[in-house]
Amino acid sequence: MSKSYRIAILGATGAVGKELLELLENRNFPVSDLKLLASERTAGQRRSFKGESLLVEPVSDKVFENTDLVLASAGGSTSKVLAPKAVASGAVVIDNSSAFRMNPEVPLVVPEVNPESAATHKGIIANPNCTTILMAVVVWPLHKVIPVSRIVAATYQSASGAGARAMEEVKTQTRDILAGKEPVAEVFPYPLAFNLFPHNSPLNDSGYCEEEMKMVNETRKIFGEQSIRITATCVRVPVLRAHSEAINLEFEEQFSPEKAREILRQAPGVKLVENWQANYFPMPIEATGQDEVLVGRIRQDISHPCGLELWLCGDQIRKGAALNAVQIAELLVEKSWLKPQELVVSG
Ligand SMILES: NC(=O)C1=CN([C@@H]2O[C@H](COP(=O)(O)OP(=O)(O)OC[C@H]3O[C@@H](n4cnc5c(N)ncnc54)[C@H](OP(=O)(O)O)[C@@H]3O)[C@@H](O)[C@H]2O)C=CC1
Ligand SMILES: N[C@@H](CC(=O)OP(=O)(O)O)C(=O)O
Repeated sequence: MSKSYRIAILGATGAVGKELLELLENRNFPVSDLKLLASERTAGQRRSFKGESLLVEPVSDKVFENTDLVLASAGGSTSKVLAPKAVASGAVVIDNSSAFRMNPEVPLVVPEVNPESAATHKGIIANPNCTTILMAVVVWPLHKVIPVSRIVAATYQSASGAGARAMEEVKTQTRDILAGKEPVAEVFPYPLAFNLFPHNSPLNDSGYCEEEMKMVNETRKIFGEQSIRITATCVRVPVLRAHSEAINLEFEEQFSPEKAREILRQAPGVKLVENWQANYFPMPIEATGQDEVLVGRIRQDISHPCGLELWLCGDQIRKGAALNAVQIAELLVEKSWLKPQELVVSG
């Protein structure tokens, strides 16, 4: 009989947690026991898994005992405290938060790009930032053919990137504005409905926000290429779910759009969506719920002989978070890399 695993989802009631639960069920991940964990706020609620109603539990002292794998999705500060405890209890943690991503002892994994790095884990594997995952899946297959030397990205990020409450907030604001009422902003700093603003993460002294710097630093770590020059402008838009990105790529040699198309048509995790006659390209509404990152509008950059431009949309709760984490878990199972750990990584 094939092995099955004792799993805990930390943050099971959140936007990513909900998706994790669905994916474990739909992809038939070998689960022998499933623990759903959240804060005191939602502990006591129930969620269904394979026809069974499971109780959402609060986190307690010995909660990770007898657990093989923790899928952590409860924010960075929670992961910093709980992930090392889970590893100390013998579990492997796949962490969706940014807490450990840049820790040199923690692999940062996109299965389509650097699956082998998962083998080096010491208990914690980090799932990259959603905007970064979507870009990496599309740029990597091109980079393998002709190295990319510079990336300029502009993003159009949906409300869902800020969690379940943010999605509710933009819906309520939309209803309120249409009813002639003042919109109220609590999750975001400003009303997002019928509006947009630069990404709401903290700014550094150079004028870049954290989300932008994640695209820079995490992409370099995933690609294993510190020399790629990357800059990004991240913007929050009033889309409910799925992020879009305009990517300008400069390669070491000329890269024709036809050649890029041929490569991307066969690339894992990518779907080419282009109809130039109809002006039809990827849209967040069509990327929602899809496993693949949609890419299209691939064209030569008229301002640079080695430049290529493309447009992508991806469901960031899915491939940008939960699906990527479940794919890492599947990789660990397939390669027998889900093993008892010797070393605990601290935050
Ligand atoms: N949304 C996205 O697209 C992406 C999110 N991520 C990361 O995933 C994580 C979760 O994001 P998301 O699902 O959007 O957030 P949500 O706000 O929707 O959900 C957060 C979850 O964490 C739980 N939680 C919060 N604090 C604690 C705690 N102290 N102990 C136990 N559980 C706790 C919440 O429980 P309760 O409901 O009881 O408060 C809830 O289940 C974040 O780190 C985020 O950065 C990464 C990539 C993309
Ligand atoms: N990238 C998310 C925010 C987020 O969850 O990022 P991270 O997982 O890197 O903290 C957004 O759209 O805002």
